[in-house]
Amino acid sequence: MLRPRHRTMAAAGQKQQAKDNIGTLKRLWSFLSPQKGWLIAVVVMVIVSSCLSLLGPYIVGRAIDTYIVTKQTDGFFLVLALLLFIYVALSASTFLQNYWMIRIAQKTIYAIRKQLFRHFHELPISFFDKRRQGELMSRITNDIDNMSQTFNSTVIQVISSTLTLVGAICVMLWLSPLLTFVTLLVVPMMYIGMRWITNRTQKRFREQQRCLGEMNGFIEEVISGQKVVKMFSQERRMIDGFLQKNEQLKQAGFWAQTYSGFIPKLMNFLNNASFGLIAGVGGILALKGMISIGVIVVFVEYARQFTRPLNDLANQWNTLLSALAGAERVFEILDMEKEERDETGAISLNHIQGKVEFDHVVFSYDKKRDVIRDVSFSVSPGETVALVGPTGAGKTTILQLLARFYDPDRGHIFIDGHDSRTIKRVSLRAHMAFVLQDTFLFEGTIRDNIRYGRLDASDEAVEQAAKWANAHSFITKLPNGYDTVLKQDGSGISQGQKQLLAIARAMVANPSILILDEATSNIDTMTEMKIQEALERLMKGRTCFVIAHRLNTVQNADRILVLNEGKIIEQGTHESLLKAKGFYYDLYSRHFQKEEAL
Ligand SMILES: Nc1ncnc2c1ncn2[C@@H]1O[C@H](COP(=O)(O)OP(=O)(O)OP(=O)(O)O)[C@@H](O)[C@H]1O
Repeated sequence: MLRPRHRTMAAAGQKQQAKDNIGTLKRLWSFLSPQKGWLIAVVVMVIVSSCLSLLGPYIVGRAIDTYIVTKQTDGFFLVLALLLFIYVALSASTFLQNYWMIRIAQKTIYAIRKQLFRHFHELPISFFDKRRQGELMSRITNDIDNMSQTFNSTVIQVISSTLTLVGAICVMLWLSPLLTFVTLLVVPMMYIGMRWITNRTQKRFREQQRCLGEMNGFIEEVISGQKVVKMFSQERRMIDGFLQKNEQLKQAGFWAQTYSGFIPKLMNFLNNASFGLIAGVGGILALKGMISIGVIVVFVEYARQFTRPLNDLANQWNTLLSALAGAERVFEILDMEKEERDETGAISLNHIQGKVEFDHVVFSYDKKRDVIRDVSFSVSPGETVALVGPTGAGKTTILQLLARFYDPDRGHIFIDGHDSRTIKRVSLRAHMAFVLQDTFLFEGTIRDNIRYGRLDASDEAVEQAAKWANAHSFITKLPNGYDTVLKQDGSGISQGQKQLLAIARAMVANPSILILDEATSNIDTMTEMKIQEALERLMKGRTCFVIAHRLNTVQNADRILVLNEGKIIEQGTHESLLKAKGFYYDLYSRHFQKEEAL
């Protein structure tokens, strides 16, 4: 009873797959269609070359009957010249079709890559929370590469093979229907064999792409976290993890290649079988005077021309399937919903005072468990608010909501009295600057990294900001000063220096609202003092939200919001909260007093 049901499900799966493939092809066409003109030129060239490749053997056959069998030489050299012309023209048309197709392919891939990269920037932060960087990288590199190669060669081969196939059958039928029938005897075997193989290969190719993506993700993670791996002596575990992924990829690759490797073998066997049949049956027919020797030669040539396109089609089919799997993965990302658009009529604010209000805000990342629960508070322009609370209390989440990386599920956030949903995100973020624990520096000069805060800042403004941020003196000591090129993520400079650059970057941005996540890493006292001083300068006159780790910051804050399990449980100044002897008092006794004692 199980079998038929199983088969029905498999058939349904295949139908769905075919539908998906057609959908993917339609999507691909939307990228290819701007090059319609060139595509038509390619198709014309393919038709020309297919006709020429059919004409060649036909003329050879006729020449054998007319000149070789009858031992006539009149006009023989003319035919040879004609053959030479045909084969030269064939080469020229093949060259042109390839050249044009590569042009089309590169332009198309360029457009897809561009759209994918742009789309990455329009995706919500939650999208990146759930995915590995390397896996995403794999889509923009491997999958697109795969598509590119397919466009370069496969498309032409598929069209030309199909045309040659149809053309060869037509001419063969015209010359001898009986011998055509004999030649075509192998086709059903080809069809059954191919179907059996492709049914298996497609699944394996998709699996191979998936494993490759996963392995890239893992490698990316291990390379970027190399220091942590070494610090915790996790090399063995990482290698084991890698071996497991490598093994999966090997398995997937092995089966994908093995099944697709069957195709040429099968074709070879059927080629030889067809050759034997034509020679045998053709010979008998020739002996009976039903066909000429030339016709047998034409059939042998065509059978080769005919099984070769079938062979090509089969091979290219595999490449096409693998590229379709890649395209599917690329389109999957393109179909991901973008960050919600700004509301219609959303406003841009040229200047803001920096008043911030949270009004009964509720938020959850997974829409199941609320991590911010009914949070309300109001902050006046220029006020400094310290957020304290145990780990996982929701401090970072509050700041992410403020920057609209996420929107509240319920409740509202007001900036200068405007609901933040009614303000364009770009405009809102333009009035904010972030100095986070992990300062991300891009590959480029120090000057460019500081200027990241405001791209139109002059060199003088950049240097002034660096001076205020206490970064100028260390920058000028570097071999190339402000033009020193930082390696990716600033691996050439110290943690403290990175933080000073982050402060300079925020200074250049000159925001009304400042978001600070104080670094907890141990930095020498001298640099620490420099950072403190720079931060004080930076914070002056701005509304500041600080996830505070230093006692000093907490004490100096105008107000402290004490968070626990997503709720504000206490708020006030350091002194008032100590007096209340509540949660903050306990937290202070456990955490900050140790710092005071030092
Ligand atoms: N991207 C995310 N997806 C799902 N849950 C998340 C995500 N980020 C944080 N959380 C969860 O939300 C809760 C609040 O996290 P949040 O990072 O805001 O805490 P925090 O107070 O800043 O903690 P810490 O002091 O450790 O940085 C935690 O339970 C955390 O597990």
